[in-house]
Order: sequence, then C-alpha cells, then structure tokens
Amino acid sequence: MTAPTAGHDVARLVATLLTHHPGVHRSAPKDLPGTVLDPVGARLPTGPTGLGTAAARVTARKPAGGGISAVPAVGSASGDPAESGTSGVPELYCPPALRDDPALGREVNDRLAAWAGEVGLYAGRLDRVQAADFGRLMMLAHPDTDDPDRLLAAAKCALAEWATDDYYCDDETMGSRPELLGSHLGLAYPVVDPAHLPARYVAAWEREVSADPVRVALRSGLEHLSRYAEPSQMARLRHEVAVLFVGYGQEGSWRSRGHMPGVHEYLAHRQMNSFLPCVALTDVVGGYALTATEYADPRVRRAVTMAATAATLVNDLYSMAKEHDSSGVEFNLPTVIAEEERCSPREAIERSAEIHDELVRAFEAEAAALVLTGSLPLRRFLAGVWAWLGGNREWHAGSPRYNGA
Ligand SMILES: CC(C)=CCC/C(C)=C(\C)COP(=O)(O)OP(=O)(O)O
Repeated sequence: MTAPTAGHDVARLVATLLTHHPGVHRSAPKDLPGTVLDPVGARLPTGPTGLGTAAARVTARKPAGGGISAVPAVGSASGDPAESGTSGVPELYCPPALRDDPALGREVNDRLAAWAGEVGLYAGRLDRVQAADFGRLMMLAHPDTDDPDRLLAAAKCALAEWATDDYYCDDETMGSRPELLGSHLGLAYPVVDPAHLPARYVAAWEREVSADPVRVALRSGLEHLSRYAEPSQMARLRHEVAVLFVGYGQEGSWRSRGHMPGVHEYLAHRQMNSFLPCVALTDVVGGYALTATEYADPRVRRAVTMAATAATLVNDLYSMAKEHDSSGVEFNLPTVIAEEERCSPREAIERSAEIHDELVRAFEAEAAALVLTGSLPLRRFLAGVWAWLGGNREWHAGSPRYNGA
C-alpha cells in the first residue's frame, strides 16, 4: 500500500514536529534532518543507528578519485542577513554550501570552457562563460563527489541547457527571436532523444545538427553523461529536458504576445523552466542510482520539484539586475508579483523570498519524512538535493553572471 502524497498542511505539521523551538528564528540546517551528507563519501545512515548496531550497517562506497578531506560548510550563504551584501536579495531560508573546493571548481570550469570552445558554444564570448564559473556551481552543488570528470559531465549538460535558453529564448544578443523558438526547440529535442531517421535522410540530419552549436553541445554533453548514467537515469534527464523545453516555449509565447502571467501561472511555469534537469543528476554525479520507480513516486516528485522551483527562484532574485539591463521583456517572480499585487519592487522581492522559503521548508519537511522509510539511495538523493540548494544559492551570490561583471 502506498501512502498518499503529502499536502502543505502535512508538510507544516512535520516541519513543526521536527524543528519547533519556540521563539527561536531558525536558519536552515546544513544537513537535511535525518541525514548526513558527507562532502565526498556518504555518511548517511547506512542501516540501523544507535549503540550496538554498527555490525548491521552497510559500508558506503568511496567515490572514485580517492576523496578529499571534509571541508567545513561555506559560511557566506548561511542566511546571515548582513551577508546579503549589495545584491538586494533578502535573507533566504536555505542551507549553506556543504563544501568549497576552489581548485576542484577551477579545474571543472577550465575544462568546461575548453569544451565550450571545441563545440563552438558562445563563440567570441568564452571569457564570460569562464567568468560565470559554472564549474564552481557544480563543485558547490555536488559535494558528494570530487571526481572532476563526473562534475564536468553534469556541467556540460547544464551549460548546453542554459545555452538553449540564451540562444533561442531570451538573449537577443545571442540571436534569440520569438518566432524561431518553436523551430529551434523542435530541432534541439531530437538531439536529446535521438531521432532515428530512414538511412537516406541521416546525412542531412547530421548536417543540421552540426550547423548549430547548441545542438552540438546538447549531443556532446549527454554523450559524456551517458558514460556515468544508467539508461533509466538518461531517460529521466530526457524527460526533464522535454519539460524544460515546454517551459521555454511558454515563455516565448508570453514574450511574443506581451503577456504578463499571473503569479500562479508563473510559479507553475517556473517548475518546468527550472534547474530540475540539473538537480535530477544528483545521483549520477554522486555515483549511485535512484530507481525510476522511486524517482517517480508522487511524494518524491512533489518534494524534488518544490526544491527545483525554489532553486530557480534564487536565480530570479539574483538575476534581476542582469535582466533589468536586457532590452527585452524579462520574467521573474518579483516582476510578476509587483504587477499582480500592485506593490513596490522591494515588497515584491520580499514576497518572492517568502515564497522561496515556503517551498524550501516544505521540501525539508517532506523529504525528512521520506528519509525515515526510504531506501538508502533515496535518502542519499534527498540529502543531495538539499546540498544542491545550498550550493546553488552560494554560487548565485558570487557568480559574476549576476554580480555585475
Ligand atoms: C541549467 C538549466 C537547466 C537551466 C535551465 C533554466 C534556466 C535557464 C534557468 C533556471 C535560469 O533562468 P534564466 O532564464 O532567468 O537564466 P539567467 O538568469 O539568464 O541565468
């Protein structure tokens, strides 16, 4: 028998039971309650815990690459209001990044920029790719591996997905045009989920793929990832990218008809047009596999999608300045709230932060409940998603992409 999916009221109850300390303002814990994700190497409960139970535990595999020493959680994203700095982003309820290994981040970033050059992505602008430091994002968001090649594989997929957005959707300086969006996405998806054409059309299709750097990058990124991912994990990624593309199409439609979505419409959109394709790779990068059945469990899906939406709202908050400088219509939660609720930009930012926090708390509560009964891979996955939130927030707070470079 399967338990019903939790609703917000259940999440609130669990959160209260897990964490209620009257009068104390709680910042987000480093580890998801009930789990411990060791930066490199799983220290999640691997069986019964408590006195006399050690013999009953399974031993976690050390990820390939030997392992680095555990690094204290990074401080700057810890939620200290004083640390919101000049970004104007309010204190957010978000865990700190679990590790910071600048050398590892640099290695991944350098290799990523070299790859972008090879596939022709962001030609003439590679300095900006290098500066954005997506390698650092991967290092911060996946603290349970120190294998640069796994991080690089995930980074390639992320950059290819980001480039799809920049080239086709929302960066006119990269050639995006709303009337071409559907055609572009329609040519990109058969690269993600390879088109199998009758023999006489294969050469023409291959020429089509090679003619566009986004298509070349998507193919190359997924190929690299497939060295680490099981078929079910690749299928999972393809599904999340298809959903992402639906979100891109929706945003293009808003842009071309000058439609400002309602808050509910925007939030449903931001679940699709989100970091979920990145978050979904948590186990691939960590070197283990969550089953398709567990990933698809509605309770897991609900928790993970709420986390992905929250991570994307962090992007909305930190990217406001960049989007403000763009000449096209830009969509982010504060803008949508200000329009619908007729409030000041500052109030809209505060309300956006509250929505972010509500989603993170709901994830925390529901994931903490799921780890009580879930498999070891599920526990590790949910702890990894929590760590992803911390790394994502830390990266946004520091990346020159959003901080005026
Ligand atoms: C890496 C990945 C899956 C990205 C897809 C979704 C995406 C581009 C974002 C979540 C970022 O949103 P936005 O379009 O606002 O991007 P920037 O702020 O321009 O970085």
